[in-house]
Amino acid sequence: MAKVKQKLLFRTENVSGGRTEGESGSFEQGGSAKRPGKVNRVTERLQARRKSLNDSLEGDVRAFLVNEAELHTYDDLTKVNPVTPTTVLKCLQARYSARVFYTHAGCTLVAMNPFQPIPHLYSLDVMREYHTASQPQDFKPHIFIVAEEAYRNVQGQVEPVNQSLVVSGESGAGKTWTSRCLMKYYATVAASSQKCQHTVERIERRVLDSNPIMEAFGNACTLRNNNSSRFGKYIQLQLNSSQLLVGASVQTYLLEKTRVAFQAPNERNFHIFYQMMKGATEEQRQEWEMPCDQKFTWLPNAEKSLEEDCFQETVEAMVNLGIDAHKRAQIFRILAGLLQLGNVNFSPAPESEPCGLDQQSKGFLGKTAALLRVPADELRECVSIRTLRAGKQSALLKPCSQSECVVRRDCLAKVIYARLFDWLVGFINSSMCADDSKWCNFIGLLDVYGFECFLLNNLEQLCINYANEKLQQHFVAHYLKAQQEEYVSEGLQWSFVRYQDNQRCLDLIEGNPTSIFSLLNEECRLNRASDAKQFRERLQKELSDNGSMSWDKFSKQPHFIVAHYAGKVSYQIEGMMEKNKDPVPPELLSLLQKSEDPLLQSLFADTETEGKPHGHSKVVTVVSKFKNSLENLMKILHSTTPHYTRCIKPNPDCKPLTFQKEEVITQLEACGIVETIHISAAGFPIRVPYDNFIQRYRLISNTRLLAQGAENEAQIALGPAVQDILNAVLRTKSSAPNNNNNVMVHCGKTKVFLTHAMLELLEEQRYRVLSQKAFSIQCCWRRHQRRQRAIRTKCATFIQAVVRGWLVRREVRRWRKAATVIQNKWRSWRALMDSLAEAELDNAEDLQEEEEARSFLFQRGSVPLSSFPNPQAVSSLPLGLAMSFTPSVTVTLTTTGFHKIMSIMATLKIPFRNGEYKVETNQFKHGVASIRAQPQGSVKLHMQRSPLRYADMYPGSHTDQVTGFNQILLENS
Ligand SMILES: Nc1ncnc2c1ncn2[C@@H]1O[C@H](COP(=O)(O)OP(=O)(O)OP(=O)(O)O)[C@@H](O)[C@H]1O
Repeated sequence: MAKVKQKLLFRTENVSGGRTEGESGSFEQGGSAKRPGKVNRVTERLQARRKSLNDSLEGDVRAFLVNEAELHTYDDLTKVNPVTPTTVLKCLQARYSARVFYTHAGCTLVAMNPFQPIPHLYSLDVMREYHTASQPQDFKPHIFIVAEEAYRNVQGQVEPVNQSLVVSGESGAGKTWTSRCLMKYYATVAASSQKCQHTVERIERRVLDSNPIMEAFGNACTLRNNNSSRFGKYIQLQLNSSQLLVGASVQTYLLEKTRVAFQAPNERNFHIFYQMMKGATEEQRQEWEMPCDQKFTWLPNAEKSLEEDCFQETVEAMVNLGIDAHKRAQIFRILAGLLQLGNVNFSPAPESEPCGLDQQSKGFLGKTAALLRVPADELRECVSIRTLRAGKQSALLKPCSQSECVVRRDCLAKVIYARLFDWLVGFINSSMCADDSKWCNFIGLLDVYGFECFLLNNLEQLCINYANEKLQQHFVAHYLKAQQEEYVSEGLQWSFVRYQDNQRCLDLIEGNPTSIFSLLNEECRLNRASDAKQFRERLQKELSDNGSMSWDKFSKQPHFIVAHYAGKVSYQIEGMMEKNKDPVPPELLSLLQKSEDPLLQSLFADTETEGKPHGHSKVVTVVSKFKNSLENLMKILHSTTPHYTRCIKPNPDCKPLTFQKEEVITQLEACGIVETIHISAAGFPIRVPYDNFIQRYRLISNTRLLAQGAENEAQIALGPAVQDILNAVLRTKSSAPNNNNNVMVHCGKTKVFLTHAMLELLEEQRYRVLSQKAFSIQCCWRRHQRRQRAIRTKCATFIQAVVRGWLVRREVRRWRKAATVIQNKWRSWRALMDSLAEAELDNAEDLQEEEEARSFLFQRGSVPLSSFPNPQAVSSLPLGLAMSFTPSVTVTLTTTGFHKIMSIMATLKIPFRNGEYKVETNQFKHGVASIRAQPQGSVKLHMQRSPLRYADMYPGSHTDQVTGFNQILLENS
């Protein structure tokens, strides 16, 4: 802790004198002016002390830098010791040389621009790795850590739940690149699960497709960056309650529309014009009056070829976003019209006459009119003649001077382009913005133009730098000022860090009642010809008290200099008031409203064209509009959890992997990185109110919440509970060596102040306890499930056994019943038959003797063999038959019962040929050995019916036994 304090003291002394201090910066020096008599001695003592501190610090710096090989291993600059601009710079340089481009600087991420694509640094696999890691902070610093942290904050519903990712840095530092990476990250990780893939995929695609369109229409090649964003944007990624990306919206700020009609030397117009020029098909060229060899004044440096000149990609993105072919044709036709308009030149004319046009310009004007679908003569008139109205009197026409014509021409182009850009943004929003009911949280990405300082700076630069000042103030307020103020109010012992407070600069630009903006607005509302010199004097008179304003005594141009947080910038006053008014001649507006192009017409449909005399309150100037939109943005930022990423441009020439120390140190100082590291290293960046702390971490020590009473009582009640939790965590930590727990946590009056390390410990412990509890729950649940399953199985087996038993018993019962019935029937039938047979056999002799019975029972007769029935007929005889033999017929029988006899008879075949007969059989196995018959005369078949009706009704048990006496007798006739 002593060392940290020492470092802080050093910084207190080293902040450059030209900058304002943070309010609390005087805390350290509070007693210095107590007794004037002793001032000298005190000052001497102080100086001596400072000198010795500086000497020892230089020694520390040297000692730190000796270990050069290790410098690149510092992932977090808060671990650098001592923290000085030199040590920080050396670490960043070492890391850059080792191709490591991201470094933590406490609460901020420093992103160095490699100016060349780094393979696999942003691949899908890397995204997934960071997303699925349990502790992404343990991974190498990366923009994905910031993205993941914000995403997890939303998931964990940590207040404030909505997040803002602020990407800042100067032009070309890599802000747009970083924003693109963040959008890709969220489009990947916040993608839907399989089941609703279709609906959400559409949004992810659209969010990503909005980039090429916005960049084509809003980016341009400047001296500092080939793909410089010429507008600011805040993208809100809308997440539903499951943290899936369900929509997005874009808010844009201050498009640099002057670029359409004016491009600084060696700069270019917006990319889209070059894309059209280079990527149009022959057919499109004809339609747009854009032959290959055509030169356009507003397309300078067209020969420079950039990877951004990719028309096809823009068109594809437009298609994906739902801009149909018809609309695209309208858009490109309007843009082509603007290019033609840029080639129109006016020649001077006498005061009472409108400016002339040479032959070429007439042609260009005609083409412009045709492409914009407005009458050519009206267009010419609008651009070169002004309509003056005084009240309700009839209009007076006044020809414009040559320069006025140029201004009106440029104004026409600017207003059309700006409205077209806004229309595109509106279209993009409508195609990807989710219904309010569908999303509940958002992650905002802010990509604003970087700080700008050119040789000539005007209103655009003033607005851009003002926006950067606002963001810097938000950063300072959030990370430096508010923290230190809170430390005081919570009663922490704290050595204060000086920081650069830019409030004075902001007061100068936007303050009330007098500031640059207020004076500019006043000038515009006076509705008089603006005079730069007069305005400069006014500024000097009103604002010279403000230390952030100065003038260059040797400059002849009316100007003023503002000392911004990132450096001094000189602004020229000439043209500033006109730009602030941004007037559009009403004739031009009404001309555009009459256009036959439906898109162009709709762009101006709801614009007031009648030149009303401007009352004081009516004029809405550029700066007041910009200030309002910026204030709204700041409100959003203040209501969200911010995450800052500072992009650093390592060299001004955009050379790959080139590190220029001076360039980097200026940027580090400008954005207050060193101060941020100090506060992050020494302070407690995480501050959690007691009850939130207990709610989240009470499970670590099984703390029970007491009933809450008044705030103070609650605090008193919560204090020991918080202490219990911290003790529980620190006890587990104290087993590890080198712990210095006392500097990791501090209990304030209402909040617990934590370092990131302590938060990690708490979260780790919470995670461990949660895992244990989850494990116990799982065990119980599994045991319960196992038991339930066993019970179910047992029950099912029992039921199955019972049912099967019952079924079998039922079946057996049926069988038994049936068997009994059959047995009974069979037995009674057998008994009946036996009795009948017995009775019959007993009476057989008597029957033979009885004459009447004989005539009844014996039937004799002869049947001609030719009419011998077929085997089926034989088999239908009621009783078994025995074959007798005659001299001419041999029949051998081995009878085996009734059925055998029947089958023998059935197999007999007696073919009849020419009155002869032959008896044959092939059924040896049925006992018929042979049947032979001589074909002599006719054979008579004598049938004798047995007198016994029952005695041979069933086959005997012996094979040779034939019971009964039915016979067939064959004999010669
Ligand atoms: N991480 C990176 N990896 C590779 N190249 C990068 C990276 N970041 C930036 N660049 C390169 O640097 C160039 C400038 O970056 P970018 O356009 O994002 O800057 P910017 O800060 O948005 O500038 P401006 O404020 O002018 O819009 C890019 O065109 C790209 O080529």
